[in-house]
Amino acid sequence: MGTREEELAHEQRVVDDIYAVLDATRDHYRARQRAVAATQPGGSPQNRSERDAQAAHYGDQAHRLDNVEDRLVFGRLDTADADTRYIGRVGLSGADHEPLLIDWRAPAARPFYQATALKPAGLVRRRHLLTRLRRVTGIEDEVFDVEAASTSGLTLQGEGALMAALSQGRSGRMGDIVSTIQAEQDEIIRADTRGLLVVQGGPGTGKTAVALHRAAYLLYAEAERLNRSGVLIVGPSATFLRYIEQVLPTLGETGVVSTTLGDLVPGLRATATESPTLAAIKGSMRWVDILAAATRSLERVPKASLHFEIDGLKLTLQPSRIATAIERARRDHPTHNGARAAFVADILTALTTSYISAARAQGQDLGDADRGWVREELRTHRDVRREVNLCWMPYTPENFLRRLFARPALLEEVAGDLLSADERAAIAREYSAPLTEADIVLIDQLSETLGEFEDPRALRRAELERRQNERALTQARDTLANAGFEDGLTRAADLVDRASAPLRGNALAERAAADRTWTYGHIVVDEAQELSPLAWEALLRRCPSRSLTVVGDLAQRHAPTRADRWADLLGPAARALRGEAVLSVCYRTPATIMDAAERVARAAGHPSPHAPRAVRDVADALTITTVPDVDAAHLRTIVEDEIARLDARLGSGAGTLAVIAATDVVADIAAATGWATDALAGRIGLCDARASKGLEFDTVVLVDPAAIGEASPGDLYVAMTRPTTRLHIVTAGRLPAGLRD
Ligand SMILES: Nc1ncnc2c1ncn2[C@@H]1O[C@H](COP(=O)(O)OP(=O)(O)OP(=O)(O)O)[C@@H](O)[C@H]1O
Repeated sequence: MGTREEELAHEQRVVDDIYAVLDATRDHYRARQRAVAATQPGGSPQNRSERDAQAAHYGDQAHRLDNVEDRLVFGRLDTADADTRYIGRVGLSGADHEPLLIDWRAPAARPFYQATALKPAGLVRRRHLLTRLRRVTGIEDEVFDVEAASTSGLTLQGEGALMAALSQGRSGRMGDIVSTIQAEQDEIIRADTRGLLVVQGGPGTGKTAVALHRAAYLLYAEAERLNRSGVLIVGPSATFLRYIEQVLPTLGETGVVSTTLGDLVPGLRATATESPTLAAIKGSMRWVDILAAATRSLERVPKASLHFEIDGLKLTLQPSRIATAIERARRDHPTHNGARAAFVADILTALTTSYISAARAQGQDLGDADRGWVREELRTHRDVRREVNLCWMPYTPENFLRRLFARPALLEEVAGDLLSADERAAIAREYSAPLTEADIVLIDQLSETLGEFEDPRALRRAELERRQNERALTQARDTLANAGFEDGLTRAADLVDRASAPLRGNALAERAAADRTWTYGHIVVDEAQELSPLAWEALLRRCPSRSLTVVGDLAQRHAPTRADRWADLLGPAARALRGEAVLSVCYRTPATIMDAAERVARAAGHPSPHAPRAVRDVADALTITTVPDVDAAHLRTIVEDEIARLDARLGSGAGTLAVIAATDVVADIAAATGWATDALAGRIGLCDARASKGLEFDTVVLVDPAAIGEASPGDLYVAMTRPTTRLHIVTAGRLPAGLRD
């Protein structure tokens, strides 16, 4: 081994070579993109759209490589048999196809994350390469020597690189951890995908990071399956999704749909919140039956015969004939709206027959040849339409749910024996009330029995579009087979996917996100402790393969009732549960703050199931300030003081601070101080504990924690564990138990 300078110079040469290959590969894609775009594929719009699809595909590939530019190479492994491998964000090969850089997800990269002194996995050395732009700025070596290995204490991989990453200021956007993934995290990232895996981890143990890296890993390891079906990531809030949106692209992956439960149904959005009690009532599995019954209530057999007078003819429709039509329509079509056309057709057949025999009885000469116009006349007749609607009312799922909640008598009729009077009273509200997350999940469930409702013209348009798409697909396939563009770097399927989808961003993700009935190959759920049984049902519908990674923390649950076991929280998804893993180390929160949060949680009777061990502590991590009044003036002074500390530690303008307060005072504080109520909007953000879920900040100013804890011990635990460096508690004297001394 040479001197440090020599080693650095050597690694710089290797890294330069790898970047040269990255550049060349990217140039190759761009050249292909230009070549395709310059071809003249005949005049038809379809040909043009295929050409554009191919060009866009090459553009995507090049863009994918743009995204991995930063810290492209971060590791090196030296094996006992004198082999050397470099580990990085993507796999790259030299001119003779020899591997230059191994994708972090490849099996050959695994020892980088798993090797320990006791189990070196064939390695003699693991090296972390620290880089800035394209320069190697440092190296950190772990030399494996089984003789000297000790079994005691916490072992961290690449401790120097890890600690350097953890002590950096926060930008309000999560970064990837690909160069410092720890062994217990790696186990989960690469775990088997069959069934549902729950990952329980205290605050800051890397659950979100692990979930995202697992998504990237699966897109690589099960590319064939997942590139066609996609991966869905479910997070707690739109702010959280913004917080994590950069992680997968920096790992070279974009084909992932991320959503909150409030955005699960395309075209609708939850804008209101409600109490955990009400959310729990609305999230019960009882709604599966209630909504099925409610849907059936829209299909009514009249008590007496229906009489029509049309063109001077008296027509009658017996209740039994209507009942038969309802039965037949139900039998052949799974949803109410979907079955309506069949019901109407059947009724029109019955009425047409009745019309023709009434006309004949009057001596008119009508036969089978006349059935067409008679039917059409009946279809458009006002009285017929009215009666048909009364028997089979079409509704959008949203409007029907609104109606159900705005009409106590209707709710009692369909749910009287499944919901108590108190529960029904709690649900009742105005028709136009804004929707909550639980409402969206109910609408999603209702869509299953009620079905999509579209007017016939829209349906005809959709059918036309479908046929056109099908034609485009076939042509794309043929063109591909004949064109010379297909090579080892392009998969036909990708191009076909592109050709059949709206051509912007990642085709598959866009198509999936717009389709309520899309089924995904894998689903990742973050903050999973918050989901209701009905929400699990909605996710299971989207994942027939039952391949799910579910991460969360029982101790961070918003609902004030304690939950001790994941199996109790997963509702219908518990049946798919195949394994539980635990993350035990907190990377975010300093030990002093973590201890205080645990004390408060224990005192409230909500201890965490596996209190994590914090890997770091910092001086002066926790301050409690008592003020006569928690008013804007005091808060401003404290925040200014904390911002000055951040400037001193990280440099002017760097780092982030959140003011976290009880939900009902956030608006007042915002009005008095002018702070943005978006936790990620700028350097200072103001939010309640729930909105801070999953996020982290350098500094947190926590306002009146007792008030937060009284409403929800889980929320207070969340709020206390957000900072990476400092927690400043502000109180007018009242403190939650566990903090008083
Ligand atoms: N192996 C690692 N290397 C570097 N940083 C890490 C590692 N694991 C976690 N971190 C960092 O620790 C912080 C906490 O991670 P993350 O947000 O994923 O934790 P979490 O368990 O989801 O937290 P919470 O439940 O409190 O929201 C993040 O800044 C993350 O980047």
